[in-house]
Amino acid sequence: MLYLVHMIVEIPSTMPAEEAARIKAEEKAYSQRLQQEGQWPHLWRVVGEYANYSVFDVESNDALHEALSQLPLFPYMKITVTPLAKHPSSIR
Ligand SMILES: O=C(O)C[C@H]1C=CC(=O)O1
Repeated sequence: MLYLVHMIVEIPSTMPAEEAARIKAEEKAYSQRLQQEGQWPHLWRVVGEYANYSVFDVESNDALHEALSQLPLFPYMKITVTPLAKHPSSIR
């Protein structure tokens, strides 16, 4: 199943820079693992924002929740999920 996911990152300004850098490095490694596994086929930055639009390809709502809730930045994100269905006019 495909899902469009909008993530907005809001790291508290009170978080020490070293902790923020550590969490971002963990996030990068985790996201690249899911990309390599094919669960996260698209990751796009929103221009001018600390936010992204992503497409996840996972087997169920539960699998998506599992993947998202393990993001190291999850406690500092606002996430919106849109399930995607095949468009009848799509040629792919
Ligand atoms: O930077 C972001 O948009 C948040 C998050 C998503 C992947 C990653 O490495 O960080």
